[in-house]
Amino acid sequence: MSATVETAVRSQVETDAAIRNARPLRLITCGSVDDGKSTLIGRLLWDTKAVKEDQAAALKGQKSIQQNELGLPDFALLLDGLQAEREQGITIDVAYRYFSTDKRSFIVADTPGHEQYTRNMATGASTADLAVLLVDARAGLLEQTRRHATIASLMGIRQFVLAVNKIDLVDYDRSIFEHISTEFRQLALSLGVTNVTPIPVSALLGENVVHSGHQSMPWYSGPPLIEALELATQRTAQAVGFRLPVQRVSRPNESFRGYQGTVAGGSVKPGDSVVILPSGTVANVRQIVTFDLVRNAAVAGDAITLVLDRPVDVARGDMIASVDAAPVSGLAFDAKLVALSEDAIAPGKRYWLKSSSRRQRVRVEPQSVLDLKSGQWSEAESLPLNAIGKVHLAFDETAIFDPYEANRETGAFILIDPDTNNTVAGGMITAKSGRIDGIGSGAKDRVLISLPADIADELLASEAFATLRDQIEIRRVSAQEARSVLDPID
Ligand SMILES: Nc1nc2c(ncn2[C@@H]2O[C@H](COP(=O)(O)OP(=O)(O)OP(=O)(O)O)[C@@H](O)[C@H]2O)c(=O)[nH]1
Repeated sequence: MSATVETAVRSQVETDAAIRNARPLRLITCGSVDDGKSTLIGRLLWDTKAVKEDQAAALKGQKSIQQNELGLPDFALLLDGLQAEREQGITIDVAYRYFSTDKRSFIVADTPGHEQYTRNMATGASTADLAVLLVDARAGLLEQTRRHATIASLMGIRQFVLAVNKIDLVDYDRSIFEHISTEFRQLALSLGVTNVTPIPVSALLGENVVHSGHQSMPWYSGPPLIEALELATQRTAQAVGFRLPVQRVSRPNESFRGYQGTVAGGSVKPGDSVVILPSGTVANVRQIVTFDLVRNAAVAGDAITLVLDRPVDVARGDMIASVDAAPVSGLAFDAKLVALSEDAIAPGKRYWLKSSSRRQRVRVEPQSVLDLKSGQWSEAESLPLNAIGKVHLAFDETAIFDPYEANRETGAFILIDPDTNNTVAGGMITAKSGRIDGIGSGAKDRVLISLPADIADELLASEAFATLRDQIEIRRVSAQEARSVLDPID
């Protein structure tokens, strides 16, 4: 072997090994009832040999299990057979299944297709790298396809595979496949997704799932589903600064004080300067401790205790962040959300908003709702179950976020109804609101203005202000926070 060929082979082997060792690709499958989702997942597990031999033998041996024309078990029933595993756990809304090829491993979130399960779909989509959207070739795109594609895109998924299933039932008609693909590409484009791979599939017959469907569809030159998945990219590491939502302040003795939490973005090392929000106090990192050792650095996903170089006031729910790439704090934000409650999200109603380790009061004002048929936003005052809407969030106390596009942990939230304790919406922050800060002021109809403490005191002492006291409430903030209030992120 020549040196060049040898180098090329070695680099290929290394690349393959790197892919195998990389974190699994996470995907979500969505489709309407009966599009064939269970059959497709069953087929993927079967043909990649993810089904354990004993389960396979049991299924093959069961007379009662319907077999398809290939003499294999009904793949949808195969999934039902695996259902027992799911039921052993506590309530799992989303079942995760694992399979792999020699190139890559995968985790598929299996979520129910009914409209009332939109919430599960949103949960599965929030961690997925890619969405496989199923349509029945006979029916084409349905409203549910639009809903799922929209939620997947809102959850930050930027790669879609369109599986045009049951292609055998339309005589492998190329023009039907192409018509649906074109329509779907337009839908995806309107959602900002350009990476779309349409594949004609027969999940039942196993064509273009793991094995090629070339014999029935010589006109299709693209990859089968599994190859498209092997080639897919993962969501890249987020390019924002260090984020540590503080879950606990640890004080085992007088001489030690550490702040515990799971890093929600970026990285940190001893010596880094950090800011504590909402107070705006700045400090340096002295030490990073994990459960067993002192570390030189920590990255997103690590559970750590952070020790700072000076005594500072930090409480549960605060955020410790990079000084030079801090998140945004403020009293008003814009967001998109998916309404998950039978009770509509009503204007002015107060909810608990939970994000990272913070839980705070918020007033929600719906602005517009997405019409899933036309893809247009129209004005709306409330958001009924399953609606996707744009809202304005007004807080009583400073809230701290990143835009969801920049950080999926510190940019996502859920809303909890204080009366019922139900989760009523899942949402993502799009921007800090350009509106006047303080719509969320506890006192209705008063405007709340955040000012650096020295200016606030001066103003409060002035005679001129006395006449405005009923209309304006002044809130003292640090200089840093006052700056960010004046600095919208969009
Ligand atoms: N001919 C043909 N039938 C299919 C194909 N894929 C699925 N089916 C059939 O379509 C029916 C519905 O398939 P399922 O896999 O149960 O559909 P699903 O989308 O998972 O439905 P739910 O589990 O109810 O959400 C079953 O009778 C399958 O055998 C296909 O590619 N070709």
